[in-house]
Order: sequence, then structure tokens, then C-alpha cells
Amino acid sequence: MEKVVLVTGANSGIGLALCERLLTEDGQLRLCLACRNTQRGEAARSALLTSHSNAHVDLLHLDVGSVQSVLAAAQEVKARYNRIDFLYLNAGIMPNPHIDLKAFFRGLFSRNVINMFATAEGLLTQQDQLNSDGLQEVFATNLFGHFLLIRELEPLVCRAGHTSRVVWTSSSNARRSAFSIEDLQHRDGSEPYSSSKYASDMLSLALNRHKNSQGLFSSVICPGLVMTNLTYGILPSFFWTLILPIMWLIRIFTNTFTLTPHNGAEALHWLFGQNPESLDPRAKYHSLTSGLGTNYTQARQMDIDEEMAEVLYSKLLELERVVRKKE
Ligand SMILES: NC(=O)C1=CN([C@@H]2O[C@H](COP(=O)(O)OP(=O)(O)OC[C@H]3O[C@@H](n4cnc5c(N)ncnc54)[C@H](OP(=O)(O)O)[C@@H]3O)[C@@H](O)[C@H]2O)C=CC1
Ligand SMILES: CC(C)CCC[C@@H](C)[C@H]1CC[C@H]2C3=C(CC[C@]12C)[C@@]1(C)CCC(=O)[C@@H](C)[C@@H]1CC3
Repeated sequence: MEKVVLVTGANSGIGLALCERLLTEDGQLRLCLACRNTQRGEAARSALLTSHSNAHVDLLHLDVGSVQSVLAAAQEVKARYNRIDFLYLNAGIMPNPHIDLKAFFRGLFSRNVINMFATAEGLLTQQDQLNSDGLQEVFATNLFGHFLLIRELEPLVCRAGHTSRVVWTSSSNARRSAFSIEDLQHRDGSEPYSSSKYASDMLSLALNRHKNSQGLFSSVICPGLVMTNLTYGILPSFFWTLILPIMWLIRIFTNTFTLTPHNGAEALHWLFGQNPESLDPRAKYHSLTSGLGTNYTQARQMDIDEEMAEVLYSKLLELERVVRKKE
């Protein structure tokens, strides 16, 4: 039976590389590229069909940062497919990033240097804003839109006798200290990206608790540091090109510098071949690349408070009720 796979943010970076790898692995797939920009989505679809001419690749218009778009896209998905086997929740943003250079140079000469390069802890802040639904944009895009999508697609992913999978592209930048259960949307802080990624880690755990019995299994991954539009938004591209040799050198000391989207998609691709019952719901699966360029996936335990994950889940359900009422 052909598998149905939906990928959000599929038109570039890690999402597009994942699609390429999945089609190479399984030519029978029905792949749905969920993109907010139809032109960029069409370009990605054409590129995939150039290398996999017999593949089934569909396009879906989806802006995960907009409640109305998520509801409309979910209706469309329900009309097109009768089940979803894999839901890759990969779309993500980090708007207006700012690097604390002082912290960077301090970190460079500290014992924490490897961790700094792997997680960017203490280095990055962002400026967030409200979107047209009155939600914080980073929270709405990286977390809530995806949550709403899962809720809408429950008839396709929670089916008796059938297993479906949700995979979140999280980050090693996800940090407990950046998240507050009193301020889910991170209105008052300056690390909305870290907060939203930590929330996705918790939500994955809560989804497993609530939905495993209905056949839905959730996992989180970190792709490592990958050169994509997201990272090109942090520093100008000429700077990245300039320091690229240094980055390849750093790879000798840290396996988290995966650098290419193909390498970054390693854990996403690896999960595709795994039996969900064999996975650890408390683990984050990291894409890693050795100094010699070998890719592999490693499970690392997440720092998660199960009680807080439950509170987050119920708060998201409550917010869902509020936005549905508005719609
Ligand atoms: N690059 C890295 O080092 C790391 C990335 N990640 C995560 O990986 C994921 C993919 O990012 P990456 O490939 O790096 O960056 P890209 O910017 O290349 O990809 C992000 C994708 O998400 C899409 N997207 C953004 N906002 C929305 C929206 N509102 N609705 C629908 N799609 C949207 C983008 O579409 P569009 O082209 O229209 O903008 C794009 O296709 C993100 O979740 C990111 O947080 C995690 C750790 C490290
Ligand atoms: C390598 C150079 C000489 C200097 C580069 C310094 C920083 C720009 C990078 C060091 C660690 C990087 C990093 C990220 C962004 C760029 C750095 C801060 C991320 C936050 C990108 C998005 C993610 O989700 C994380 C996993 C990355 C962690 C490391």
C-alpha cells in the first residue's frame, strides 16, 4: 500500500531535502508538499519530479501561521486522502535574529565552547510580533498552527488498526529556561524560537500520552546546524561563505555541524524507517555528521517536565476553542 506523507515547509532547506531522500527511498510514496508560497512550492515540486519522474507529488497551500489557512488546508487534505501515514511538522521561522557578539567571544574562550556551537545557548535573541490572528508569530508558526493541523487531521491520523506518525523538526536551541507556562506565546521574552521549540518537545510527549492508544505516535528531531534560508537570516550570506572553512573545521570537534540540508534531514529520514513502538517518547533524535562526513542519528534524552507538558496540552486545547469560536 502506498504511504501518504505530508511535509510542512517542504519548498526549501531541510524539508525539501527530506522530500528528496524519501522519494529516493520509496518510489511508491504519495508525497504532499504543504507550502505557504505556491510559486516556491511549484518550483520544489518540479525539482523533485526532475529527479523522480514517476513520483506522486502533490502541492497543498498551507500557511501554518494562519488559523484560517490551516483550517482550509486540513479540509483539502481530508478531501484528497483517506489517511496520512507521516506528518512531518517542519515549517519554522526565526524572525529578526540578533547575535550577542560579546557572549560569543566570551563563550569561545570558555569550557562551554562546544555546547555553545551546538545549542547557541545565550547567543541568540529575536524580535517577535503579533500576527493577524492576534497570536505571537513564532508561537503560531512553529507550534500552534501545527497543533491545530494535527487536531483537524485526527480522522486521518487516529484510525483504529492503523499507525500514523507525527515528526517535529525541533532544535537543540530548545530550552526549558526560555519557556514559561504562564506565557506560552512568549509575549514577554526575547527568545521566542527557543521557547516554541521547547514547547514542541513537550507537546510531542503529551501527544504520545494521549494518542498512542489511537495509533498516533509523535517524535522530535534536531537537524543540527544547517545552512538554509533560516541560518542565512542570522548572518549575511557572504559572511557564512567566508567562515565556511572554519565551520568545516569545527565539524572535527562537534558532530552537530551537519551543514547541508541533506545531512540535516538524516534523523527525519531515519525515523521514516523505524517501528514507532521501538522509539523513546522522551528522546530527541539528532542528525549528526562525523568529521569524515558520515551521517548518523543519535537519541538524546530531553529535559522535560511531564506535568508541565500536560498543562501545555490543555492550554493549547483551550486556545484552540478560543480561535475556533472567533473563526
Ligand atoms: N537550519 C538550521 O540550522 C536549523 C533548523 N531547524 C528547524 O528546521 C526547520 C526547517 O528550517 P530550515 O530548512 O532550516 O529553513 P528554511 O527557511 O529553508 O525552511 C523553512 C520552511 O518553512 C516554511 N515556512 C515558514 N513559515 C511558514 C508558514 N507560516 N507556513 C508554511 N510554511 C512556512 C518556509 O517557507 P518559505 O520558503 O515560504 O519561507 C520554508 O519552506 C525549521 O523548523 C527550523 O526551526 C532546527 C534546527 C537547526
Ligand atoms: C562559526 C563561526 C566562526 C561563528 C558563528 C557563530 C554563530 C552565528 C553560530 C554558532 C552556533 C550557531 C547555531 C545556530 C545559529 C548560528 C550560530 C549561533 C542555531 C541557533 C540555528 C538554529 C537552530 O535551531 C540551532 C540548532 C542552531 C544552534 C547553533
